[in-house]
Amino acid sequence: MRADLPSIAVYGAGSWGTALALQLARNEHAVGLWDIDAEHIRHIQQARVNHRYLPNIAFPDQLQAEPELARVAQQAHWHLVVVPSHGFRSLLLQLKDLIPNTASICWATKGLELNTGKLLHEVMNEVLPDFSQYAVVSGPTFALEVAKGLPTAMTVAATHPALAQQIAAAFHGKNYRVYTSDDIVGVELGGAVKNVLAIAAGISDGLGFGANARAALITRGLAEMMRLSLHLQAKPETLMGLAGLGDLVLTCTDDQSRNRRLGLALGQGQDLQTALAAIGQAVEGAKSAHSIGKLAERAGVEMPICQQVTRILYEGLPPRQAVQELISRDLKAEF
Ligand SMILES: NC(=O)C1=CN([C@@H]2O[C@H](COP(=O)(O)OP(=O)(O)OC[C@H]3O[C@@H](n4cnc5c(N)ncnc54)[C@H](OP(=O)(O)O)[C@@H]3O)[C@@H](O)[C@H]2O)C=CC1
Ligand SMILES: O=C(CO)COP(=O)(O)O
Repeated sequence: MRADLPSIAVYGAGSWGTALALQLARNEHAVGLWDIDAEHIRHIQQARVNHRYLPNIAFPDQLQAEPELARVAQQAHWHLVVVPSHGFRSLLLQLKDLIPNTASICWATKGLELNTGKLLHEVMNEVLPDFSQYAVVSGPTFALEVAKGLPTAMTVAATHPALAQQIAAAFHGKNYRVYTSDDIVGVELGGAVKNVLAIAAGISDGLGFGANARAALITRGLAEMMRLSLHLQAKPETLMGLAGLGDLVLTCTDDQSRNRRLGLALGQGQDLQTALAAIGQAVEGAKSAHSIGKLAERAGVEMPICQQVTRILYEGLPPRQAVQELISRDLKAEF
């Protein structure tokens, strides 16, 4: 552990929170890892491994699991939130009384707030209006690969360039490269929309529709992601980067993606609840499809693939019919 490096609190000992905590600790930061489930943290403390989410990956000494939120929060120089989107607001509300408004908060959560459809920086501004230093990290980053130390790149977008650089430096290593950005909206939307599109790609593959259909879904999905994001003032290059296209390709094509696996199960005829239970981890796209649809509706932006995913998930539209409806839409120019 290097005393000259900032200590970091990581909230959420699921697969992604644990993988990011490992990366930071391997870079010799002192890292405190908290989870809503105190029993889970006690198991981690004893085993020095997160058996539930990342079995067989040993914790370095610098990574300490801690069940007391206040202890983790008050010992940290900056804060990394990695809880699922449905727990985001409530965690910030708890942090409000524990850390000063000069603290920096970064999140790695991908999704929108469930009931309001708000982007997470909007939730941040609402809950902690006096905190001006915040950031979001996102990109093509499967937790297990990061935990194994395999080469990975991601983007950090922050309110202040110095904060983006500080966070990038904390993660940076022989195996890990982080690009900085000031486009918080673009990075957030890329991560939220790709989850829904990964469900779509999974459905198509589950139906046995093949490589042509998958490539078409990825490309037209990117067009949907772009349309919504540009309408909300994101930068087009962000969506062509790691947090957009990069993550879209990753999760639409590899079965490590839980969103893709949900789609595969639905395409193969499983019902939603059975498929979610079998995956047993966060499947953000299943929650945010509806919010993204609402956001698109308010913005007057067409997102037909996301719309069909929403109808399959919540309205019982048969997946095969959903794809047929997509293909038989009125002919139009590509751009
Ligand atoms: N896994 C990955 O490869 C990546 C994930 N992400 C994003 O990271 C976020 C977290 O996902 P991930 O770690 O994968 O999910 P997991 O399902 O692996 O873990 C989720 C963790 O959050 C805890 N949790 C559940 N509900 C709440 C709540 N209401 N408040 C606080 N904590 C809660 C869970 O506790 P319990 O076990 O008790 O349910 C669990 O420890 C998601 O937004 C995801 O999209 C981003 C990039 C990569
Ligand atoms: O966001 C991820 C990789 O970048 C993880 O994707 P899933 O949540 O679909 O597993």
